[in-house]
Amino acid sequence: MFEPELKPQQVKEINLLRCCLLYYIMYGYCLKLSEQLEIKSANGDIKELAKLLENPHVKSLLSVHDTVAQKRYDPELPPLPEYLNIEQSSVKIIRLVKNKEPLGATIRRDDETGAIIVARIMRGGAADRSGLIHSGDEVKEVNGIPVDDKKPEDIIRILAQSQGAITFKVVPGLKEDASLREPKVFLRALFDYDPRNDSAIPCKEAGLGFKKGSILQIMSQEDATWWQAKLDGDANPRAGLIPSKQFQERHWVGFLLSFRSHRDIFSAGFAEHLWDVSVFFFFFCPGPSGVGMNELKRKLLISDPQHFGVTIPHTSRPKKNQESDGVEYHFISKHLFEADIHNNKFVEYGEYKGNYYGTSLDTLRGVLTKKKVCLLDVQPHAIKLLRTAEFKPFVVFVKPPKLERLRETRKNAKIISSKDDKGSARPFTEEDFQEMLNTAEMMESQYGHLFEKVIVNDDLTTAFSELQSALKRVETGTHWVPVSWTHS
Ligand SMILES: Nc1ncnc2c1ncn2[C@@H]1O[C@H](COP(=O)(O)OP(=O)(O)OP(=O)(O)O)[C@@H](O)[C@H]1O
Repeated sequence: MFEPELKPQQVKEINLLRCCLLYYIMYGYCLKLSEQLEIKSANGDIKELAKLLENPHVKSLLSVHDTVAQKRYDPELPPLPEYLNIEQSSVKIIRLVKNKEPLGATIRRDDETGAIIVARIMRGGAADRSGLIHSGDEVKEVNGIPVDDKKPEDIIRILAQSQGAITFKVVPGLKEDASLREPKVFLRALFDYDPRNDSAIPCKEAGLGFKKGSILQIMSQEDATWWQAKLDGDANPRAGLIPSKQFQERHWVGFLLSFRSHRDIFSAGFAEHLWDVSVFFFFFCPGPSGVGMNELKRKLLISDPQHFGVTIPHTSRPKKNQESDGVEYHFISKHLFEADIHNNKFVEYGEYKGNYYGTSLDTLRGVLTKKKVCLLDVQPHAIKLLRTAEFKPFVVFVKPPKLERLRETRKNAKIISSKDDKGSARPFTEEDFQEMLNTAEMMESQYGHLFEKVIVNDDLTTAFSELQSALKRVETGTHWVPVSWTHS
């Protein structure tokens, strides 16, 4: 498509028009301008400009401008109704114009006085933004209707039916909004929450649903039972109710013991924080094992030996001829091994055929000092010990796929029956698969909240590339970390 080209005469006219509008803006009055132009009519251009200003289109444009500029566009509120007794000095008359958005406030009936009280104002909601209604205010009338004898549900119905401006007559409460001074708190959710399924929540509509792993910004902890929170990054400014940490502990742990590990929120981060390169990994390691943790670790090491490192374990078993100290193992005496256990020098250790095997914290530090990402597999109970600012672990849980997929993918795979009996590999049995699945399920339910990433090792190549891209994201992006890590 071509754009139509302007003729030289049209260009001239446009330029003149521009010039004239500029002139008009500067002096404001078209008539004055015309008058002045008439006086100096000797110049041909000025004559042309004066003619253009006489043009009915330009005149009407200017007239429209004047009309628009004189109008007021503020919303017009109707006058206050006469029934309001504004003489009562302690009473506040609040007028809000209602749109489709909910008011963002909840009410309750005071058990002792029977008064209708504003229970809470949802942060960022319409009522909060108006700055006129506060929690603790006593509602006396809504649109001239006294609410003393009404149930909260009836008042909500009146509100829902109201259109346009709503008038509230309230007695301001004395309570100071202490939460405004609260620091910013972010939490990571460790369970899914749907307020619609929670019978304890005082107002389901005001609840905020979230998923396990969601980052929640806590907007108010004023109420010990129901906090107000926003989902991080959510454009909606209105906060929603979530069960407070104390409430979860008190109510759910009491009678829902089996959900304990899920029903817990822990503080995740004050601010987004770059992970240190000294991250290391936890891989899934069930009893008879075989989920593929070694395989994935080996692939990572080969992919970039300068970047990744592994720890060399300690053992108290005698060195074999072909072995060298510090290569396969650090060989130490049983006595020294026991002393090191006593001094908490091991991340974890175990005994096999009368000999100790273990990974020491110092060997882990050794890899990190070389500025390498340390790949480590530990049993889940060791995560707590390592989840510190010093190590900043990125915990990956390698999970087996469904039984059918295990049978298919591990058809030709061999399981090594013990750590030290190299070569005694045998095909997987149904029991191995079952044990792998059972252990995985148990670990996930018990330690799931400590896993940063879960990788299902179905197809090996897919699992490996998933792991690689997760690592890349960790090392290059920003992530939520526990507050305590940011102080180091
Ligand atoms: N996705 C997969 N598909 C097919 N075979 C696999 C897959 N992942 C691992 N394997 C194979 O399964 C066997 C066991 O894997 P690996 O030794 O990595 O398990 P592991 O979890 O490290 O066990 P262990 O803790 O006993 O060392 C190996 O023969 C490996 O090649």
